[in-house]
Amino acid sequence: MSSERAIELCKAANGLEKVILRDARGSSAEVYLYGGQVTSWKNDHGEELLFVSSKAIFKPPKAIRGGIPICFPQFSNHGSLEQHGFARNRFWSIDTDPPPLPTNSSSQVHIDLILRPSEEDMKIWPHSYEFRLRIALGPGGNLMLISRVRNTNTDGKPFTFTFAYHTYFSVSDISEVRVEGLETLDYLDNLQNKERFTEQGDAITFESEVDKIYLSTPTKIAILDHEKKRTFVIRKDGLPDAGLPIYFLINVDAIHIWRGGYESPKFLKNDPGKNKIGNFLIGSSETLLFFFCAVVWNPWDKKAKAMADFGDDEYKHMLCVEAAAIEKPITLKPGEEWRGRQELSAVPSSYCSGQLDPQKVLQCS
Ligand SMILES: O=P(O)(O)OC[C@H]1O[C@@H](O)[C@H](O)[C@@H](O)[C@@H]1O
Repeated sequence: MSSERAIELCKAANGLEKVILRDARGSSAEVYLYGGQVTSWKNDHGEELLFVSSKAIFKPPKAIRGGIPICFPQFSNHGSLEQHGFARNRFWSIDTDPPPLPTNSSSQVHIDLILRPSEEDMKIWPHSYEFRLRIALGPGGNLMLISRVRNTNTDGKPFTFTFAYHTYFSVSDISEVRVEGLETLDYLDNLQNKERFTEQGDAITFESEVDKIYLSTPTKIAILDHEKKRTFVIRKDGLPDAGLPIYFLINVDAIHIWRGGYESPKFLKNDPGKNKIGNFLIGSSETLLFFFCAVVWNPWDKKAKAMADFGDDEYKHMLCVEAAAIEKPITLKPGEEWRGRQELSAVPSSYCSGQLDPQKVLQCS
């Protein structure tokens, strides 16, 4: 846990505990131990950046509708477990002595949580694991979530899971919003039996229900809210520094070696005959994979009305864009660890189309 003054543990609705993080410049975040769920992220003007429904039920076993639910070990109904897995309705603990992270996050205001399976959980998902979640407020009020999932099975068995940071962004008016970074990509449409399509046209805009899993997505995605003159930038990747995989691509006349992953797996798939791709890791028992998927969800009017914990018109003021690992589930052998990081920034500016670097966005304002 970083600086005591910046972190407050308090009781919230129904006796649930929540942690409030505050950084020196005034931005803040709130995290419920129930679900390990971020329910608030405010900028230094005190403006709320995440959506939480006015009808959200802060009472187990219901998951909290809004903020950033953690979907683990199953995304949606992609498996036999309950929808979105069980991590979002379990009680997480504060991890007072987490293994160090290879990032310079000790200077940030952060809290570490941990989830281990209960005996009951083992009956529905018979695997032993440690799920460590760091929630940090970075420079400029960026919100970072770092997940580390470790297989602690003692029976030698691997396990496989899917995952998502199910982030609900607060937007002024969904019809004024567009998403950049996903155009021309393939997606699975949950509204059409997960059939695969290719996105056409420019940036993505909204005029009806949407529930899509975009594949092979870039590490940066932007949500542009014209009315609020705000751009959210979602950055999703593994962790920098140690633990990064080194990829190598061997083709007929060269061996290309680089560190840190690749942004266009499509390119690598293009030429399966000629090119071989592989990776090896620095740090023997750690596995690091990237989030290849991004889910975009808005229930629109009909589904909104059907949800008891969601206001009829609230779909106008939210959009879920979810960094996720779905299409290629993650398999860990005992002792292996998967890490996935999501960093959110909110930039108070009009947005220069096509420039997904938050620094560049700042320069455009
Ligand atoms: O109501 P839930 O379980 O929180 O799920 C909300 C939505 O979450 C999205 O991630 C899914 O793609 C949708 O299919 C689902 O409806």
